[in-house]
Amino acid sequence: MNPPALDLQHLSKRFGATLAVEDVSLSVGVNETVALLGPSGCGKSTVLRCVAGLERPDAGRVFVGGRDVTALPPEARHVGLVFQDYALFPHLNVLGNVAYGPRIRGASRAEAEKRAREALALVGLEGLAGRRTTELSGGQAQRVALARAVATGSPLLLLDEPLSNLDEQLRARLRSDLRALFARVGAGVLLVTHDQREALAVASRVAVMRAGRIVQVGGAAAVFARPATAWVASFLGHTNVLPGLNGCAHLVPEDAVRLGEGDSLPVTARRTTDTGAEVTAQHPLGPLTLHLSAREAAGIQGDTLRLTLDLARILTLPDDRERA
Ligand SMILES: Nc1ncnc2c1ncn2[C@@H]1O[C@H](COP(=O)(O)OP(=O)(O)OP(=O)(O)O)[C@@H](O)[C@H]1O
Repeated sequence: MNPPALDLQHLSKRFGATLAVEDVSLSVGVNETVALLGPSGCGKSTVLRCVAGLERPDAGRVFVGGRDVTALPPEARHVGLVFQDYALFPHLNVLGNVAYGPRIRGASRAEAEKRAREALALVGLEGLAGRRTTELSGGQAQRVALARAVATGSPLLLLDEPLSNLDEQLRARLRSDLRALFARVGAGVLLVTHDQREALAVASRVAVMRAGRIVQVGGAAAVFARPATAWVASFLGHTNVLPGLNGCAHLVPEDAVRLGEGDSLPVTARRTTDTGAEVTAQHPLGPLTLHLSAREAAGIQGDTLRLTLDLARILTLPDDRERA
């Protein structure tokens, strides 16, 4: 069996008093995309920088394609990097930027340019090979940066918030492009993001990080549907995570709510949104915030809302939200 594209074992990294990464173990299979997902400052970038060799871990080992690279400098690790600011070389055209990686790894000019053209075709930019990088749109520059990483032929690609500088429409489009692209390149991909939608759209597995530690790993859809704790549920964007008894919380997923039947509950807040209304109703379990379509919102009479909960769909989770 092939070794995984990446195998991280018990990685830790401290900056002075800050324990940025604490005992992180994670693997990325060949041809697999894994998202490292967590709030700002939780240590995601530090993990990526340790994998790339830009940061030296205090403890732990990094294997790329089965090779122990922990003590190697970045250029000897053979990983493809795409960072937030794409850092394209302004003095080279698009082809030159993409051919740069193979060139410094010893490929002849002709060979490097051939690989660069293949990588540009993969991201759908073969027509822009002669463009100056200063003449690209944000989305095009992002794809050139990806092509540059792909052209290195690395078994592992590392992406740090690759879509963060783009507007929402473009991000939405590139998310689905990225998933298709990663399926074609045949490399393992580790993607760092704080955006839940990006992780769910692009990755097959996600690792959720909090304060330096991985708190849950699993299939993207499974982690969203069955968060391990109340903090993970809230972080993933679940609206109704209600405090319960004995250190537990109740996660009420949207599909557990049935409108128009059951008891009439008092509506305590109501706000118009671009898609309809956000309404809070006082349920015996706690305040439930619901996103209603314009039609559903119009059906509310007076200050009450009839709803019933499908109790079988409610999850009871340990409530770890107050912990620092
Ligand atoms: N070079 C450094 N020197 C000192 N502290 C650092 C350094 N790099 C990171 N840190 C600290 O380590 C912690 C983790 O930072 P890191 O950049 O890995 O987080 P992140 O999850 O990637 O955040 P973001 O999403 O905001 O980029 C933070 O508390 C940060 O302030």
